[in-house]
Amino acid sequence: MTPDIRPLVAGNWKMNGTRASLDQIKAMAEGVKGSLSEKVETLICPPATLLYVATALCDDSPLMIGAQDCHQKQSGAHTGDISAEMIADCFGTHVIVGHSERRTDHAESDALVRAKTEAAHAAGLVAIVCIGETGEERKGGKTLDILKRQLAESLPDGATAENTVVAYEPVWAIGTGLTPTASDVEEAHAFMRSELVSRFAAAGGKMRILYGGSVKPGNAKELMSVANVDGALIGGASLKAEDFLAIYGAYEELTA
Ligand SMILES: O=C[C@H](O)COP(=O)(O)O
Repeated sequence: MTPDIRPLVAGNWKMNGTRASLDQIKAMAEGVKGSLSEKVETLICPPATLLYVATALCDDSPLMIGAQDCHQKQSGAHTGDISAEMIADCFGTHVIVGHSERRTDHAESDALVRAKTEAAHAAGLVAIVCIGETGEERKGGKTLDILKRQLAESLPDGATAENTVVAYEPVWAIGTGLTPTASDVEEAHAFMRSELVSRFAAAGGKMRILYGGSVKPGNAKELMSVANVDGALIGGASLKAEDFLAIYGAYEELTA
């Protein structure tokens, strides 16, 4: 955690979830009401098909709803894509950009991620910009070089602590049950913090840096207590309200 930064516990449902899954969102929306909600923000990013209904379900809850991707343009002939403006129109507040699955499946470059981040900002959304090294890059000792490049090239100059969240997701830790050691996470997050401060000055000191990659109820407290880890981006464990709320609940003691 970083003193004075309100952590964000975010779930990314990826290509999972149908109308039947809305019960989970309802349970999460109820579960995050209470005293902890003043200290910790919560967000679920369901597939785009559920966005509008999900925001309606969270009307009287602090649980926020976001999307998993947006196009870099505001509108036009881009079959199958959705724009940041459309997400805002559905009352979404955040959008994930540059997830490693999009970088791999759709060959998204840092320059494209940066353009999507700018589109998110223009629509008034908070962009959650994902970065992280592959297993090969880690073995080759290139982790910090990759993070430096992705941060420099994926974040636009207009990034602020209010409109941008960075999510560090080591690609090899996603969906594998593997996680870096707490000291590896600490080193990566300290490095990202210093890069953000050197580019964005005070705003870089306040920007949230989430950790993502096999976060579960059992390891959340240890990972979230590492310096400069300002929350989590959770995949598999965010699909069930019970697990998501258990990870959120890990903050009970950490923020006491
Ligand atoms: O966006 C979320 C991440 O890719 C982490 O996924 P995971 O928690 O299933 O490893």
